[in-house]
Amino acid sequence: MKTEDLISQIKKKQSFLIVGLDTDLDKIPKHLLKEEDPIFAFNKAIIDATQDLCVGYKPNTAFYEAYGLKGWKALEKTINYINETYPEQFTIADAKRGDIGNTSTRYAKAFFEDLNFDSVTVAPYMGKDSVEPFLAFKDKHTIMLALTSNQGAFDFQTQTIDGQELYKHVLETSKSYENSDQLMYVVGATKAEYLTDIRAIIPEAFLLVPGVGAQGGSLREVCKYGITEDIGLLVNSSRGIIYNSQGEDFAIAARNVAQQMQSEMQEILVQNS
Ligand SMILES: O=c1ccn([C@@H]2O[C@H](COP(=O)(O)O)[C@@H](O)[C@H]2O)c(=O)[nH]1
Repeated sequence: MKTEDLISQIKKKQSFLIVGLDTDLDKIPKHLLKEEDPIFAFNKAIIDATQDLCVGYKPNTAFYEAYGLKGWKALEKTINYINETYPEQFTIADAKRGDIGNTSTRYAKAFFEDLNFDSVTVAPYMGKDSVEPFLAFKDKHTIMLALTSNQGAFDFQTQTIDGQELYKHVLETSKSYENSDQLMYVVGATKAEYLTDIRAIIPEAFLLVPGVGAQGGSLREVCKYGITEDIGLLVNSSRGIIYNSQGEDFAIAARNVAQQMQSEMQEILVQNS
């Protein structure tokens, strides 16, 4: 998907919500366990119930890999369902990959060609030659971890090297990568106060922002410091949306929370227009 198509979706739906599909068999409603593929049955119901309120879906691959072959099959069915039924949705494989170049190319092929995701999350730690193989894929997006939402982000990411925090080195350096216009960055909603500094380095790049909902980050604070003329934000919520009921009404319950988030986003977009 081209960035301009993503921006027009955001404007049309008045939403920059990404629904996280972190599907856990211990957390989904029990009545679904009798389905042939409970993971896909759950995802399909959540997608159908929320697709008009969000601009994308982010399955975290850990939740699928944990179930081996049947988990990977459910991931494949989920991405195929989204691409066939709601092709306007931006899809993110939250896989946090990155390796020597030769291996990164295989990861990129797996997510961009075989599964046909629009984007994949990538760890920056191995540097330029581990990230550029992802950027070689046209109209696909590589989402680099910059400043993550967890407490451990302070272990390395905010440490100062040559007078600058490591996450700032990541942002600055990545701008020189080939096809860097296809880069987006992960910044945790729990680190909203850092967004002014982040926007000084990457004023226009899209940010994937996890950490609202279950992790306690504030949508308003993220927007206050991070929003751009083209919005520039994709705010993800996973558990906060998908696990609101253990009953037959689980998809309606997910829709209700997604609707609240979309309404709040619409208010923010109107205020910023
Ligand atoms: O810094 C990061 C990077 C990725 N994540 C992932 O996003 C979702 C958040 O789930 P919630 O249930 O909304 O907390 C999950 O897949 C994480 O692995 C993140 O939280 N922070």
